[in-house]
Order: sequence, then C-alpha cells, then structure tokens
Amino acid sequence: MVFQNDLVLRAARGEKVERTPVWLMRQAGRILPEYRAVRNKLSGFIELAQTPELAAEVTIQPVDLLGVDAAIIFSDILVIPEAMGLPYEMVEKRGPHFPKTVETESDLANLRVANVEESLSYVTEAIKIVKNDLNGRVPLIGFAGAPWTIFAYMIEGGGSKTFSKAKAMLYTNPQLSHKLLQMITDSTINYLKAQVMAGADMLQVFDSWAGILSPQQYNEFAIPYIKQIGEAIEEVPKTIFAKDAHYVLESLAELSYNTIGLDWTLDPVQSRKRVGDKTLQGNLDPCALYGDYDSITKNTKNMLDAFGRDKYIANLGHGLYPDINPDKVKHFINVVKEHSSK
Ligand SMILES: Cc1c2[nH]c(c1CCC(=O)O)Cc1[nH]c(c(CCC(=O)O)c1C)Cc1[nH]c(c(CCC(=O)O)c1C)Cc1[nH]c(c(C)c1CCC(=O)O)C2
Repeated sequence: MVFQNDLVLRAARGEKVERTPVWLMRQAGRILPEYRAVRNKLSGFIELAQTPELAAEVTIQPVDLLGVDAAIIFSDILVIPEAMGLPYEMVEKRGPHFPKTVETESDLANLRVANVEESLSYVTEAIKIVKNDLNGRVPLIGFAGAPWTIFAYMIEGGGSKTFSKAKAMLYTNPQLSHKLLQMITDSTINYLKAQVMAGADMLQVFDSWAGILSPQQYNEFAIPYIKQIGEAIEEVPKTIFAKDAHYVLESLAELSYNTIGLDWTLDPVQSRKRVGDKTLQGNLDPCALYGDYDSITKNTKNMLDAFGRDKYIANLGHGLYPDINPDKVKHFINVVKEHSSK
C-alpha cells in the first residue's frame, strides 16, 4: 500500500517523521453534527455499526472534517461479547446494557469463541470499504477491547463506577475468570487478525478499566492475555492503551506492542524513562478542549515539547467527550501540525 500520509505508521515503528502525527480516540462519532445526521437516519448506534457503507462513511468523516492523520474503524469493543453469545443494547444517554451476564459455569458453557466470519463480517466489510474510499490518504486503525475490560462488561452487565461484581468474580472464582478471559482472548485474536486481513494498517487494544485493579490482579488477570494478543499478531504496529494503569507501565512496555498509550495523569518525561524505547501516544486531558483557544494552544505546545518529536503520536489521554466543540478539536490538531513541524 502506497500512502500519501503514513506518519502515524512511521512514528509507531520508531522511524523519523517530519512532524508529529495526530488522531483522537473516539473521533468517529460523538462530536460531529455530520455523524449525528447519519445516525439519525437509523434506529441507533448498533444499526449504524452493522451497516458497512454508513459505518465506513462516519469512519472517514474525521479525516475530511478534522484533518487527522489516521482513521479508526467505527465500531465498538462490545461486538466481541455479542459474537460470543451475549448481545448488548445501547441505551440512549446511559450507555451499554447486557440483558444476560455471566454468573455461573453454566452461563459460561453457553458461550463460544467468536466465529468472526459468521458474526463480525459487518466490521470486516466496513474496513474494506474504508480502505477503498481512503485510497491511501491516511492509515486505518482497527481495534478491540482488552480481555479484562470485556470481561468486566460481561460480568457486570453494563457500565459501573466500581465494577464490583466483575472484581468479586476475580476473587471468588478465579478459575471461571481465567476460562472466560481465555475465551475472550481467543475471540479477540481471531477478530484482530480478520481486521488486518481486511485491511487495517495498525491496531489498538483498549483496556479502559485497567485502573480499578490492583497491580497483583492486573499481573494475574490482564497482562497474560494482553501479551497473548500482542504475540499472536505480528503483521502491523500495535498500541496498548490501559487507562490509569500507571502502576504497570513497565510491564506493559515489556510486551510486543510498539506504542504505549498514556492517560493524562502520566507525566511525559517520566513515562519516557519508564518505557524505554517504545513510541508513546497521548495524553492531553480531554477537558483541556473545554478551554479557550489560547489555553488549548498553550497546553498542546507544552505537551508536544515534553514528549519531543520522535517516537510520539499526539492524541488525548482518553476519548473525546460528546459535548466538545469540533472547532476546538480542529484547533488542537492544527497546533500539533504547526508546532511540531518547526
Ligand atoms: C469502554 C469502551 C466502549 N467502547 C469503546 C471503549 C474503549 C474506549 C474508551 O474507554 O472510551 C471503544 C469505541 N467505541 C466507539 C469507537 C469508534 C471509533 C472511535 O471513534 O474511536 C471506539 C474505539 C464508538 C462508540 N461507542 C459508543 C458510541 C456512542 C453511541 C451513540 O452514537 O449513541 C460510539 C460512537 C457507545 C459506547 N460504547 C461503550 C460505552 C461505555 C458507550 C456509551 C458511552 C459513549 O458514548 O461512549 C464501551
């Protein structure tokens, strides 16, 4: 594939770049009125994600409208539980809900390792359309949730502040926990391989709920599975973003991922020392984009100066919030482009 702009791939591989590449977690959907216009034609998020032509359209919107250096496929991490036999609903303004959850061995026996061709071909179809429509303008990022985060939703049945049901399962039934985590891992490996086969140029694994485990639990129930995924997929650069997992940054850096995503609680200079040779991605506080233009300029420049040009992909420290003004997002992107080309 010949790209017009492959900055993000080169930065991920640790190669020299003329300027810092930039994209934003949750750039597809959430903030753009153009996204809502497409979504409002359908019953909601799930139908949109399952309609490849429209999923492709909203994947490309931020490339056209915001000027980001990568597209990320429009889908959700929760398609994996669904493909394993636990369907989800997306409740307006409240988020995901699972009518059935995993509580016992017999619930587990009703699940299967995802058959991607059968259950997730809408995602691989959307990837093929995006690749064709982008025609090399920028790379396409595929993604999945990390096994612990997916496990948390499958046990809890939805979002939660504490995920205490999911954490209780780790303490009360480690055996069932490991079995389910392994099934999720096998499903995720199949799924990410299929995304690469369909054309994804790089991959990101989101461990959104890393921050609620203890270091001991993270080492036992999260790292081994993230490691398996990293080792199973060697074809494209990979990023691991484990939110609030400051306590295991060194362990994450030992895995086979090229890039480590940082949330905004981490200091760029200290993080560099802790992860050695890896590329870093992040980490502006999404709330910084509520500030005025001057303060966005200042905070973005400070971030770029702290990370330095090499081995760095500019991004936020977590996903965009729905009420962030798209003009301020564009300003952030422009500051990255201008300041880092000096
Ligand atoms: C934890 C998690 C989820 N989904 C995701 C994560 C990991 C990243 C993170 O920590 O934010 C990942 C995700 N979800 C979505 C993407 C698409 C690509 C992108 O723009 O980055 C990605 C990468 C679309 C989506 N996923 C969802 C929407 C909103 C649905 C709508 O349009 O109503 C979108 C565009 C719904 C969703 N999906 C999820 C929740 C909690 C919610 C409800 C709240 C919210 O809006 O985020 C689970």
